[in-house]
Amino acid sequence: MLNKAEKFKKVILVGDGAVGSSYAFSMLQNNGADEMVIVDLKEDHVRGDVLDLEDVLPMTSPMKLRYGSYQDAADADLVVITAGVPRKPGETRLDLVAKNARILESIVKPIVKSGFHGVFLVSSNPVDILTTITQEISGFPRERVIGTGTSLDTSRLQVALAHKFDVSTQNIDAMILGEHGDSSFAAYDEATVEGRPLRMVAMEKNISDDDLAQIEVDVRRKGGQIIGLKGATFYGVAISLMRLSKAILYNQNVVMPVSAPLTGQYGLKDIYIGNPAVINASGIAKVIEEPLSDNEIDKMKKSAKQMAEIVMAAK
Ligand SMILES: NC(=O)C1=CN([C@@H]2O[C@H](COP(=O)(O)OP(=O)(O)OC[C@H]3O[C@@H](n4cnc5c(N)ncnc54)[C@H](O)[C@@H]3O)[C@@H](O)[C@H]2O)C=CC1
Ligand SMILES: CC(=O)C(=O)O
Repeated sequence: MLNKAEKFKKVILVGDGAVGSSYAFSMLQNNGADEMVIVDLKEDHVRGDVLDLEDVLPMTSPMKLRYGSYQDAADADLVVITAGVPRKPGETRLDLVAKNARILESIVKPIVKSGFHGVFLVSSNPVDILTTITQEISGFPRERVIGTGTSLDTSRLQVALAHKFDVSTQNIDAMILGEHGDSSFAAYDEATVEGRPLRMVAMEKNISDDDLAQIEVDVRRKGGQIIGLKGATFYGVAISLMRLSKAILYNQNVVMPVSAPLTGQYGLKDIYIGNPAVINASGIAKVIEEPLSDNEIDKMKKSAKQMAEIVMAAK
C-alpha cells in the first residue's frame, strides 16, 4: 500500500505531436510519473509512439504508458494539453486563438465530464489566452489551471545573457514576463548576474542598454526564428512542462514564470499572464508580485490589455 507521499501519480497527455512526444520522452527520463495515458486524434500515431517510447523504460525508471481516452482522466492528477495547430511561419501566436480555442473546447469538456479533479497544465498557443479559456470552460478554481507562460522565454533570455556576459546559464537570474508573445518584456531591473545586479555588471563589462534591448528583441523573435529554420520548437517547452509536472505531482513548491492568474498584482486581475508563481500539488499555491520598476509595470499592463482584448474578441 502506498503512503500519501508515495501516492500513485497519473498524467493524461493530450496531443502527441512534437511538443507532446518530447514531453513524454522527458517525463520517462526524469521519473516524472507512475502512469501516462496519451490521447490524440491520431490513434495509430500514439500507438506507435507508445511502442517507441516504452523501449527507454529498461534504461530509465518504470512508468505505465498507453494510448487512452478522456475517460481515463477520471482518476488522474494532471492533464497536460499540448494539442493544437502550431504557429506557421509569419503567423503570430494571437492568430491562432480562434483555431486552438475550438480544439480546446473539444478536449476540456469531456475531461471535466469524466470527473477529473486534478490540475490542468496547458502549453498550446497562444498559451496565456488558452489557459484563460481552459479555466473558463472547465469552471475549475483558477489555481488548478496553469499555462507554461514565459517559462520558455525566460530560458531563452538566460541563454542569451549567459552568452553575452560569458557566464554559466545557472548564474543568470532574469525573467521574461507578460504575454508569451509579442508584448513580453525582460525584467532587467530586478535581474542578477552571479548574484549582482545585472545593470551594474553590464556597465563593468561595457554591455550597453542598446545591447540589452537587442537581446530582448532577439529572445522575443527566437521562436519564430526556430520555426523558420526547422518548422517547430519543442525541446524547451517540453522540459518546462516536465519541471512543472514534477512540481505538481511531487508537491515541490517550485517558483517558475508561468501563465498565472493575477488577482490584483500590479493593479491587474482576471487574466492569466507570464509571472512567477509557486507551484505545488494544489497547482498555483501563490502568485508572486515582483518588485517591478514603474516602467516594467507599464509594460505588464500593456501586455495584459492586449491579451484582454483578444480574449474578449474570441468570445
Ligand atoms: N507555449 C510554448 O512555449 C510553446 C507552445 N507550442 C504550441 O504547442 C502546440 C503544439 O505544437 P506541436 O506539438 O509542434 O504541434 P504538432 O502538430 O506536432 O502536434 C499537435 C498534436 O495535437 C493533436 N491534436 C490536434 N487537435 C486535437 C484534438 N482536438 N484532440 C486531440 N489531439 C489533437 C494533433 O493530432 C497533433 O498530434 C501548438 O499550439 C504550438 O504553438 C509550441 C512550442 C512552444
Ligand atoms: C512556438 C512558440 O511559442 C515558441 O517557440 O515560443
